[in-house]
This record gives sequence, C-alpha cells and structure tokens, in this order.
Amino acid sequence: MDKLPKCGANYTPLSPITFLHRAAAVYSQRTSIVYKSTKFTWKQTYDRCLRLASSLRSLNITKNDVVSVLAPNIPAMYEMHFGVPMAGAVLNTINTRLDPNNVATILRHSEAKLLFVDYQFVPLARQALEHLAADGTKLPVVVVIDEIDAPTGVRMGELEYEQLLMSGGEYHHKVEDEWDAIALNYTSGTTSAPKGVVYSHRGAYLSTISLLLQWGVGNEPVYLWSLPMFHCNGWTFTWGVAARGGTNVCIRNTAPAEMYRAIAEHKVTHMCCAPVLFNIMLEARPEDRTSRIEVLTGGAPPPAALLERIEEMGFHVTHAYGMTEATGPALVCEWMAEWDLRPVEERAELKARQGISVLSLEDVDVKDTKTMWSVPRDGRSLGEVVLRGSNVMKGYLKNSKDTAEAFKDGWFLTGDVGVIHPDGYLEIKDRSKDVIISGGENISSVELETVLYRHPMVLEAAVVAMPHARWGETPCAFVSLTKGGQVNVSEEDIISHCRSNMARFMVPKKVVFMDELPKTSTGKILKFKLRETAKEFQEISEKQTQVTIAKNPCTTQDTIQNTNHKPAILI
Ligand SMILES: Nc1ncnc2c1ncn2[C@@H]1O[C@H](COP(=O)(O)OP(=O)(O)OP(=O)(O)O)[C@@H](O)[C@H]1O
Repeated sequence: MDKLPKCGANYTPLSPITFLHRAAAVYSQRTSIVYKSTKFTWKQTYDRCLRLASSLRSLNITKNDVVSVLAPNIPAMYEMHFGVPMAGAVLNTINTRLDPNNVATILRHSEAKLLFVDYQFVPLARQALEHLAADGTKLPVVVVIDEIDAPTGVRMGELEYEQLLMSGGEYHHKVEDEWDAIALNYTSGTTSAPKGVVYSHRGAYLSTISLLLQWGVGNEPVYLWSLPMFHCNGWTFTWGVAARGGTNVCIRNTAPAEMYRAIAEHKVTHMCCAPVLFNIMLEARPEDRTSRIEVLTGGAPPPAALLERIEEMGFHVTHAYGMTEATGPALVCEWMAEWDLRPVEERAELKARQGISVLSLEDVDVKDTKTMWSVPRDGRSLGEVVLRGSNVMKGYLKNSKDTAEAFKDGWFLTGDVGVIHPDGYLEIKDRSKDVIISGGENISSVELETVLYRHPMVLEAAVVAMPHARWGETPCAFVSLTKGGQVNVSEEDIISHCRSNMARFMVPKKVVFMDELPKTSTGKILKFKLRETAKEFQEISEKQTQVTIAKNPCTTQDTIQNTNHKPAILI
C-alpha cells in the first residue's frame, strides 16, 4: 500500500485558481460578472485574468511579491483574486474605509510592489503614498482602475487597468507547492493593531469548498456582492462563485437602493453581510420584497430579534462565525429540520448560536487555555474557542511573536469566549477582552445585548464594563434608537426592560443613548472606545453624584454621531 507513489496524475497542489480554469472550460458561456452595463462570460473572465497575470509579470511582479488593491466590489477587484496569484504574487486587498495613515501602514508593512487603485480612491491613495514618501519608504507602482463602462479619465501616474490588460499576453504561474501564499489580509484592529494574516493556496481552496458545502450553495448561484471583497476575500466567495459557475453581481456601494435594485434586476439568490447591514436594509425595505434570498451573516453576533425581523422580509439567514485568521467563516449554524417546529422566538435564538465547524477544520473546541482542558458541554461553562485545521492561517506576516502566541498545543486561540451546548453547537458569549467581571461574576456582554435588542425601539446596542468602586466592574449599555424610539424612550424604560428580562446583577447600571454607535471599518462596534467613555462616566460619578450629561462620548474619526440624549448616572 505504502509503495504506491504520488504522481502528477493523482496528487496536485490545491489552489482556488483551478476553479477559474474549470469554469472557463465547463461554464464558458455562462455570465460570470454583471456590473452596470458590463457583462462577462466565464471564458472572458479567464482570458482577462490570464492577461492580468501576464501584465503583472511584465511589470516585474514575481512569486511572493505583494500586490495591494484599494477598490470596491467591481469586476477588476474580482479578477485580481485570480489574476494576481496566477502571476505567482500575493493579493492584499485593503479596506477602503481606512484612513490614509492606516493604508500607509499596511503598504509599508506588506512591502507592496504594486498598488491598484479604483479611481474613486485616488485621493486616499495619494495621501497614503505621501506618508510613505515622507519616511523614505519605496513607493509601489500605481495602476488606476477607471470606471469600466464610462471612463472618467482620473489618473495617478501613467498606468490604467484596462490598458494594462489589453497589453498583456497569457500567463499562468504553476503552483508548485500548495503551502505557497495566495493572499495577505489585515485584521480589523478591533482589539489591537491590525495584523497581516497570510493564507496558503491550500487553505483558500479547502475553506472555499467547505463553506460552499456548509451553506448548501448549488449550481449557478446569482451572488450579490454586498460583503466587501476586501473582507477575507469576500469570505472566500470570490473563489467560490467560480467553483459553482455562478454570476457575480458587482455593486460599487451597499446603499439600500442599489442593493434592492440589483436584487430585483438580476434575481439574486445569495448574498453575505455583517448583521449591521440588516438594520440598513430594514429601514429602507421596499413594500413588494418577497422572493427568497439566502443570506450568510457573520463578523459580529447577530441579535436574535434582528434575525426574526429580517427573515420576515424573505431573507433566509444562515449564521456563521469566523475571523481573518480562519479564512473567514469557521463555524456555521447548520439548521436542523426538527427546529422548524419550534416557536419563532426560539428558532431565532437557536440561529443566533455560532454553530458547528466547517468541514475543512479538523476540530473546534472550547477550552480553559491555562490547562488546555475542554469545558463540559453544558451550555454554561465558559472557555476560549480554539480551532485547528486547514482554514487556519499560515501565520502573521513578519510577526513571529504574535504568531507564536496565537498557536498553542496544536490549536489556534481565537480570543473569543464561548460555551458548547449538549448538542455540540457553540455559542460565543464574548471576546475575552469584553467580558464584564462584576463582584466575581462573569457577565457576557453579548447576553445583555441580546436582551436590549428585544426592546422594539432599540436599533443598536453594546454593553461594556464600567469600573465600579464596590463591584470592580458593572455593565454600562450604549444604545441607539429607531426613529420612533428617539422621542419616546427614556433611560428608565431601558433599565426596566432589562430588569424584567435578566438577573438583577446583570442589569446595566447606566444607559447612554447615541445617534449611532462607533464602528470599525468592518462594521464592528468599537467597544474599546465605549469602554473609555464608560470609564469617564465612572470618574465623573465619583466626583459628583448628581445627573451628568455625556460630552461627546466618542470623538474618533470612527464615531459617527455624538449623543443626543442626556444619560443619568444610576450607580
Ligand atoms: N457570528 C459571530 N458572532 C460573534 N462574534 C463574531 C462572529 N463572527 C465574527 N465575530 C467576531 O469577529 C472576530 C473576527 O474579526 P476580524 O477577523 O475581522 O478582526 P478583529 O478580530 O475584529 O480584529 P483584531 O484581531 O485586529 O482585533 C471574531 O474573533 C469574533 O470576535
């Protein structure tokens, strides 16, 4: 048995590039991409990617060179997911919502050789390159991507994407080792400075296939690009849509009108988004929205109440949990048929659990990371979520310390705190840095937020620890309200809603109303900013016990609005 050797016929390096090669052969005339008036077939997409790879080689881009891109979900961004690794290079998609300094940090750290810039982001790229020039960093070659069907003429240097493509021949780098790097993605920076996560061809291939299976994506999906491709390569669906011969519906931004128009026009069947987008879609819901759309959501805990509301509109939601280091989704809340018989509220609660591992992971567990012992599967015992398997990153670029700390005894430590239920489904209770420890009791901020979201006038909610002289920490809630709620709901209303729905020691001692909660560029609520604010309240309360008004609780660029209500100290 052992003497049977591997050979070219039975052992080939795994790479998602093969999905495109196959799509061009077997789905050649199917539509691959639609964007405004532009439409391509899979044969055309393949040809364009071969040209892109060839053009990159002519610009001296070779194996392991980093090619960065600042672009929305446009056809060029999609093509780069194949064309860049087909040149042997590593794709680094940069979050377009970052500021110039953050973009410069990524370009500097990744040592990008080439930067593609969508014409709308030229001002951002210019400022980022000024930062690099100021400290003498070698600048990348810049290629502007102009609007494909209506060129604007905006340029930054001489090179333009379509012209570059037209000048290219055909090139396809042969992947010799599936462990070679394919992509470099920076984490959101929610808890610490962003880290550069490196994916292998093998990891990308297996993650893509297993997520397609887990979500049950069949033949010819019509996939709406509502999730940025810059977020973990669109949770692998950049590669996945090619694998299923689907159609990529590209949109420049996720304004609800544009999304609803695309959904109706192209008969969208699938889309992904963070839960934050549900609020936006609910506020702008068209009256005639009925057709069923499969939605994969994740990136932050989706409150059960929000799931209930969005499903009423024909969006059939599947909940996934993951992170940049796990190539996007690592767990999916796979639905069990028997749950269909449960009451609506219970169904939403089951769906709000993060679920079970995708097939490409060998194992997932919740452990006490000091002893590395598993916690009991009782739905109550807290531990850290750990993963192992082919989804997990190669490591952090040029950061051996953080890489070493992230791996322990053959596991990747996620930094998330969770429980395992008796049925094997995992539920995230918090990020380890967000757990509130009050009088020795661990309080899950996610649990409190779930209750807050059940208040019909609450649009967004986040709970953080506020220092407390007696209890060490107590929960402080930050809430934004629906339009109707802004005139009607008081802090006392929210507190009394909490009192009726949770144990007394968990009830937030203070509620701060904001027009909108501060978020990271990937839509996660910036809890560390809220913690700073909560700390200020505590300091104020120690000095003066009377009612206090919040002064610009958050003042960073990420903050969208100041408070518009007058919170009272209730300690
Ligand atoms: N379905 C989900 N439910 C709860 N939390 C989730 C879910 N999906 C993702 N998350 C949270 O998002 C995190 C992963 O986010 P991401 O990789 O974008 O960067 P980040 O961890 O926010 O940034 P940084 O590591 O730089 O602080 C997870 O560790 C988890 O805390």
